[in-house]
Amino acid sequence: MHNRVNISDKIYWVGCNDRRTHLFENYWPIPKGVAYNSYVIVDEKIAIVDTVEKGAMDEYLDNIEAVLDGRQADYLIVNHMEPDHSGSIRSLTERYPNMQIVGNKKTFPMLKGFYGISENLLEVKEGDSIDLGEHKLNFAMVPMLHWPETMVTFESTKGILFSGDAFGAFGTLDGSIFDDELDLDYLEEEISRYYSNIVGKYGSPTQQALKKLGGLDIKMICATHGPVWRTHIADIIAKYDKWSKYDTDEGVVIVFSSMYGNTEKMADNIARQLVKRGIKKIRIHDASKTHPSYIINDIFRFRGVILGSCAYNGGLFPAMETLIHELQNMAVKNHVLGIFGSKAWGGGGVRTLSKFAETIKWEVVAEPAEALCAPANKDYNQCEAIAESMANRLKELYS
Ligand SMILES: Cc1cc2nc3c(=O)[nH]c(=O)nc-3n(C[C@H](O)[C@H](O)[C@H](O)COP(=O)(O)O)c2cc1C
Repeated sequence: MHNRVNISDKIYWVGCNDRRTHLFENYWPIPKGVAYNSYVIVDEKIAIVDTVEKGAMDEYLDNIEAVLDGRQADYLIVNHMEPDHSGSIRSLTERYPNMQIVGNKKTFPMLKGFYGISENLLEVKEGDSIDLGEHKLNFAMVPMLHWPETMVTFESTKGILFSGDAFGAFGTLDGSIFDDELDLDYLEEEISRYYSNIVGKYGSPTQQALKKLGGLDIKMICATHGPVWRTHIADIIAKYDKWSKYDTDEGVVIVFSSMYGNTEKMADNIARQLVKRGIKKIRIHDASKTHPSYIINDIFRFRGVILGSCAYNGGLFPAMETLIHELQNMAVKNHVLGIFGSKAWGGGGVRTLSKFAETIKWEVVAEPAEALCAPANKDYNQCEAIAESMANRLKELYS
């Protein structure tokens, strides 16, 4: 018999797990996969909330059929138009031709643009609601969380928030659906990596959305990825609040780009000096080896950042260039920075990192350390000075 997954008496999870895709959005590695969550509310009227990526569509349509049991869907609520959630809309409209598509005024141009759909639309505005019978759906706009058309749907009789991508996570649902059924420690990094990389640029819209949702009595959060939150709701909301305020912990992320090991030696030296000064949480990443999404995730976690690059064709090494480009694009805020590197003639690495510091407006704790070829004693002394200033600054900020 087909698995029907209840999340409440008459509300079902009809999502799919994707363990095949290597790169989410063709960029972010997802070693633990990802789930596309969609939900069906079976009442006098039937509403489907969001859909799934088109690669998962066959399984998805079967899941819906199993729940609908021959009935037709009346509404499709489109909280978010990104194709990993809107990819099955056209197939649903073909299967349920009378179904009305519920969205806001920014939803429908995208619906037409992506899928050529412009009929059977029902526009909702902030505060509008739809009665399904027993259940009542209320709509709130949360623009730029993380697209312009994003909205959330609150089912007010059960206190269920259908939150779109907000509170989502990478990682498949391996038999479990609810947060208290699964190993949250195993998923922890995938939850924060999802926030930092997908939502992270939109700290201020996230803050506004949290304020707006603050008054609701939320008993369950059904996001479009990751677990259904019912036990750790306060926890995940507190995390979103912290992350979207760029509030970080005491610790230092050292990222280096090095071809022949000179810059890397400086990274190790700085780390040792930090430890000697009582900094325990240190993460060293080689920008060539570790995908930026993991590095950015650590940068969202820790206040201190120390970046080092060899000089490369008059500028930065490409892997470091990519990282700082992403940090600038996301406008990550509120860090203290150290800079180091190595050159063999006119340099370029340290110089570009210093420009980056000005653009992103992070506080630089000390003069950069820049070795000419292999680091000499004076360069290690400067590495020590960076570590000393960084440790002092962190102690000041966290004492
Ligand atoms: C392809 C290539 C391009 C380089 N471009 C520059 C440059 O523009 N300016 C400079 O001072 N050194 C340049 N260098 C020299 C390296 O930056 C220098 O050897 C440095 O010590 C390498 O550090 P690493 O051992 O951490 O890789 C270049 C080296 C290579 C291999």
